[in-house]
Amino acid sequence: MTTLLEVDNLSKQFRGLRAVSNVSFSVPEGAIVALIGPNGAGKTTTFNLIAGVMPPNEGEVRLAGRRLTGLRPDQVCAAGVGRTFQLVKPFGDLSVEDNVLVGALHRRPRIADARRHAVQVLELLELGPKRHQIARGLTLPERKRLEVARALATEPRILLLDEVMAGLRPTETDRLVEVLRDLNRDTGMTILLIEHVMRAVMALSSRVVVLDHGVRISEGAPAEVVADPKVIEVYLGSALESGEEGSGP
Ligand SMILES: Nc1ncnc2c1ncn2[C@@H]1O[C@H](COP(=O)(O)OP(=O)(O)OP(=O)(O)O)[C@@H](O)[C@H]1O
Repeated sequence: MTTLLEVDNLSKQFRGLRAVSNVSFSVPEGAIVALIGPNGAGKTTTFNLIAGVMPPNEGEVRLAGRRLTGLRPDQVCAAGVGRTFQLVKPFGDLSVEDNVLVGALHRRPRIADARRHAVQVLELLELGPKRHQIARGLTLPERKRLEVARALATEPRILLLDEVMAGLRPTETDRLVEVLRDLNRDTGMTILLIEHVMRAVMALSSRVVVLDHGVRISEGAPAEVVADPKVIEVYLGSALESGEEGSGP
């Protein structure tokens, strides 16, 4: 498989705190890779470094060999990186369709063309019947899917998903897992996801990267990673004891 995204020796410090410390990993084209680890491990900071929200102190990110580091967020998006945010923040007063249209206009300046594309993306995310509703009236699972739709409408080469399963019930999680799996299988979309819900991580990803205190402590197939004593100690142990999923919110 060809490598699409390369995270190469990335570091970020906030004053004295090393939030991300010499982290490297890659995402093959067409794969679904999960980034997991306890709260404060540096996962969202890694996403922000990839997306150009802030510059790293060291290292660089490449997409299909092209250096993204140093580009602004809109330039990173134009280069083919679509992302969702941990806190879902649609334009509440706009319709579901217009929210997705904002993303679609990024690459399709003609409004009729962008709208057609937005409707297609809404169908993929099973939001077609809701397209004329005002976004703030959606349920949480629908808002999560709207976030994915907005990112997808920018026609990225890779989709970065930040905790899209958080707050969902197990059946809702399973539904979104299916939607994402279909998206990956039917369109070949490459996905990098931050996720605490291990049931989703195990069902979706072909590779898992584990961070703790900004350091990559493990990487491998999902079954290997969940059996890794280091991962059990810092992250999964508490979840196994309490019967919860990971040590996240
Ligand atoms: N802008 C910032 N300024 C200062 N410190 C920050 C900033 N962003 C993150 N941090 C700190 O960096 C560390 C890593 O945070 P980050 O949000 O990347 O972790 P995370 O793995 O995404 O955690 P969670 O699972 O809770 O979302 C934390 O200690 C956090 O407090």
